[in-house]
Amino acid sequence: MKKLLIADKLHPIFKEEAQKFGYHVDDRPEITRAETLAIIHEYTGIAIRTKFNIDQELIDAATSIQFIARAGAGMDNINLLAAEARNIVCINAPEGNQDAVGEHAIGMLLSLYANLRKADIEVRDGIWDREGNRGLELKNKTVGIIGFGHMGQSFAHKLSGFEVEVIAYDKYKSGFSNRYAKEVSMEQIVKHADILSLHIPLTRETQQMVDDEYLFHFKKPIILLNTARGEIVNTAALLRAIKQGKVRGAGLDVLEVEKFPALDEIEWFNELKKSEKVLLSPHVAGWTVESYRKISEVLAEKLKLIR
Ligand SMILES: NC(=O)C1=CN([C@@H]2O[C@H](COP(=O)(O)OP(=O)(O)OC[C@H]3O[C@@H](n4cnc5c(N)ncnc54)[C@H](O)[C@@H]3O)[C@@H](O)[C@H]2O)C=CC1
Ligand SMILES: O=C(O)C(=O)COP(=O)(O)O
Repeated sequence: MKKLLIADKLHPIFKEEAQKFGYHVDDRPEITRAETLAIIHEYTGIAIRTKFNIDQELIDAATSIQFIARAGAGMDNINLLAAEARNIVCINAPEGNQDAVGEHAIGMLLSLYANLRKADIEVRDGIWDREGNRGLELKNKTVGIIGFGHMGQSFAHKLSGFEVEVIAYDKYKSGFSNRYAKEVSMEQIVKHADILSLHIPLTRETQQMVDDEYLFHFKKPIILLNTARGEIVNTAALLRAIKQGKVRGAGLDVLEVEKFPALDEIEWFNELKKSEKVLLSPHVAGWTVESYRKISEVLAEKLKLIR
């Protein structure tokens, strides 16, 4: 019997579709890693989001597994090399949350340009400071996108009504200029960007990529948007760049550490909280009412193909 373990919160449509393909499905969104480790040998496949890592130990224990289904985009919590060595098929569903991420990045950018967080707090506190909350317009600004995959392209597309110049750099892709973005070198991004938006995966190469040195070279004070992965940005370096005026503001949907109470103990987090120039959200850029269902639909379509 083909058995599928759903080890995270997925829309019920995924279970329904998998059953139609002949799977016996155990939907256990609350299951822990330790519990999964103990029973994973019974399963043909596992579906997960980012609750825990599918690491070498889990893959070794998964003696009957044929596929890993990632209900979302980022595969950094899966040991892809270990999976490949066992011929385990890995599928993901970035088409399900790319609209959500593109819109979230737009929302963060507009909020930062219009000082909305600060202005809202002030008005509630009885402060009517029009001059101190004078905003910036997106029109005629240059938006630099790093990584032109599903998320980068979605953001570029969503920007198309704002009369901005969109330039994009992708280290592993070329020939991708289109009506929404112009392909450029990293040097061009550094020279021209007013806004820098990260849409790359977390890899050994991109971990801590945005550090003091990276931020130093930008010619204009930038807005940094990170809806990719927290570990790509060195937050202490970002805070220093904000203090030096190299970074005008930052919209961070993801953080280097994403769990309370661990976050409260970290010095950079306490500084981040105090900064008026930073806008935070709890890793929800790709998590909307719509994407919740779309991700599962896309994943089920891909599951059908690997039957
Ligand atoms: N905050 C959230 O809720 C969400 C976050 N994400 C994050 O966004 C990331 C990107 O997702 P997708 O666009 O679907 O991935 P993708 O694989 O479609 O595109 C990523 C692009 O980045 C490029 N790239 C890789 N390393 C690079 C480097 N060092 N410099 C420049 N370009 C590089 C690749 O060539 C690729 O074209 C995911 O890995 C995930 O971590 C994705 C969805 C939701
Ligand atoms: O799709 C992604 O890469 C995401 O970051 C979404 O995260 P999640 O699956 O909701 O924990």
